Amino acid sequence: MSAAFPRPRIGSRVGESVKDGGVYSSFSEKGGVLEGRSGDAHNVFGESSSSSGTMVFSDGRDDSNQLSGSSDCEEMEEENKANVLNDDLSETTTCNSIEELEEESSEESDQDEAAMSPERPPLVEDVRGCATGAAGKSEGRKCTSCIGHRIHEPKRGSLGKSSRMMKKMLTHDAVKQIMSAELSCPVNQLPPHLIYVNDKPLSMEELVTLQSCSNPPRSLDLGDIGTTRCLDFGKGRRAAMPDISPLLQTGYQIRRDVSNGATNVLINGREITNRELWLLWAAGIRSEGLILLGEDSIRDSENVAKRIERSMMYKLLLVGCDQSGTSTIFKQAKILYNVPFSEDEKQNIKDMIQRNLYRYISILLEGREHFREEDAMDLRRRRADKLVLQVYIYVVREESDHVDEKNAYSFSRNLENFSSWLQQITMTGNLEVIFPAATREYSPLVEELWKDKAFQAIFKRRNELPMLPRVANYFLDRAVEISRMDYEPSELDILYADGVTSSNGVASMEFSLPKSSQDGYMESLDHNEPPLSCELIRVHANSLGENCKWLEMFEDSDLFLFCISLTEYAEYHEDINGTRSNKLLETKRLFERIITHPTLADKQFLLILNKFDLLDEIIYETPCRARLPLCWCEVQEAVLFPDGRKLFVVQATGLEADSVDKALRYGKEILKWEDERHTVSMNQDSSESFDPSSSAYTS
Ligand SMILES: Nc1nc2c(ncn2[C@@H]2O[C@H](COP(=O)(O)OP(=O)(O)OP(=O)(O)O)[C@@H](O)[C@H]2O)c(=O)[nH]1
Ligand SMILES: [Mg+2]
Repeated sequence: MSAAFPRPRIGSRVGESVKDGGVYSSFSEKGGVLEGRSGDAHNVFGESSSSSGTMVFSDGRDDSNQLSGSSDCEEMEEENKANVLNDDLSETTTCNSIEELEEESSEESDQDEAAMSPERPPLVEDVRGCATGAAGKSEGRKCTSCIGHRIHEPKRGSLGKSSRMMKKMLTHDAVKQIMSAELSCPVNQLPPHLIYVNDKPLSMEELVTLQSCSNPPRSLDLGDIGTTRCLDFGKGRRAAMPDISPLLQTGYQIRRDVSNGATNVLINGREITNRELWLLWAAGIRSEGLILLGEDSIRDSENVAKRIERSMMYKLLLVGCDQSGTSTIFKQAKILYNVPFSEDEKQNIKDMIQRNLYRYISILLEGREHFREEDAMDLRRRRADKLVLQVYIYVVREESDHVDEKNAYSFSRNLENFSSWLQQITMTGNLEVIFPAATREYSPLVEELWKDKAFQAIFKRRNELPMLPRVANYFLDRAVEISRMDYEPSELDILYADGVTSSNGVASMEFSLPKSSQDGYMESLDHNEPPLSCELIRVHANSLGENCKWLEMFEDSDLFLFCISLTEYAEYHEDINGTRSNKLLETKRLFERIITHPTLADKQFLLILNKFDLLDEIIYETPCRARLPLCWCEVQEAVLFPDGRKLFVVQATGLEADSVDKALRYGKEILKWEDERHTVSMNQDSSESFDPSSSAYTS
């Protein structure tokens, strides 16, 4: 018979072995793929003398010897073909003539059948009985010509399933008996030559071995096997069936591409899938385990370990506008997850802190000019008032007071020179050039300045200087210590320092996100889950170029963290034409450009609302409070994806470790959720998968 259906196979790991145990420990050394095939031979299995169990063939007759009934079979094949056409009329499908009779028991239908198959032999029994083979053993529903012949394979799934007609006409016990016989009689069993393990048809002995092993395949029913080369693992990934006992001597050598894996990691010659790689990783099988692979396996353990780590690493891209706090979050993550700062980084940060200290001092000195001017104006005003009042005695007293005030911001000649020099250097933008040499030379002067009464008077009014960053207080308080040559920045100093590196806007670090007691729902599901390996890349918005054209370079990122400073709500930016625009709205525009970037169409975004600690203060200070809800609405609008993607939002305070930890863990949940959606072996029903937007992180 010509094969009426494509060759189906079960993908199965008939025995792979990884000595290290873990998830692969039960695989046999031979490895294989178990498959069923509808062959094109017309052979039949006769009655067996000692069959036992549903899948055991005991007579072991050679296929080639079973061709005696070939002419009958040709007839049967013709019938089968006809019946395939009438398939939808059939409920039972093992023997077509019977089933048609059951379906259409009227004379009319018999005539039709006769027309379709005029030479069909008469039935031995009507539907109330069952066909009985030569040895007297029931074969279930069969016509005389089919007794002793194999069933029509595409209909194997109907074996043992009684029809409505049968149920109507026979007693329950009789139906049960016939169906049981139909299922168990040897002639109806799947012949071993139609079952393939690693491309090799099985012999009877091999099939018996397979069926009687400690963990036999759940089903060898061709109808269930499907038409794919191996079981579908979803989303285009395929993997072998994992539950066959090890060490079975069946089939040929396993083929490399049998699971459609693309990991470059082989186990017994089979390239494993990403999912399996993850399982290996999760089970703690790293390089050592993988060296134990078969002959073709990768031997370079270091490379394997690195490759696994790389392939399992999540890439997080952290983007934000000026002063949004991206570098603070980046450094906080480094400190949190014990990623050491290199000596170079430390030196850079030290230089930066010292340079910033001089910049802060310079801002204070500039403020001094302002304060002095204010004083002068005040003096002139008071003088004018005094002239009007013509009260001499007051004039004398006020003037003496003024002399005191005038001196309040006056420096010694030495400090005056230093002050002028520093302001000039800062104005010309040469501050970077003079470091680190400046530390050595000017450290004593900074100390002298700090101890000066006039400078302390300026320092007291520092809050009146909008140019002075908030963080300046932290460093100015320790100006003397910081300006010294032997100063070593503490972790907190590093965190508060402005900027990751001195110049470029890109920084990267690898870290693993460990489990913590604060972890949410997902962790509680899987206690054996390994830490998540991540690469965090911080990019300043300016580094993305015009229209974010460089964003494409980061398209392989798994999660985009977009950082917004909540203080931007009250901050304005002035362009070269003098046009003022709200910083939050500008950030929103950038955000929209990024989320609608074509290369990021299927990416997940986490919006980090940073500087949450300052929100209350800003709302209190900013006069046009009504704008806040408006801005929030605008942000909300921006976060709606037209394609139905979700935007995840988390609030954070970059300067607080717990807060950054929480934000990144929320990112982890999003990654896991996203991963889960792609994972086939797990529950595919998205309604059951955990949505991180409902987790405690967002509350
Ligand atoms: N109060 C407060 N200050 C923060 C927070 N996050 C960052 N800052 C401060 O805000 C300033 C800007 O933070 P950065 O991390 O340098 O911002 P950025 O994204 O690197 O921006 P650029 O420096 O312009 O590249 C720094 O002085 C930080 O110390 C926060 O959550 N709360
Ligand atoms: Mg910065």
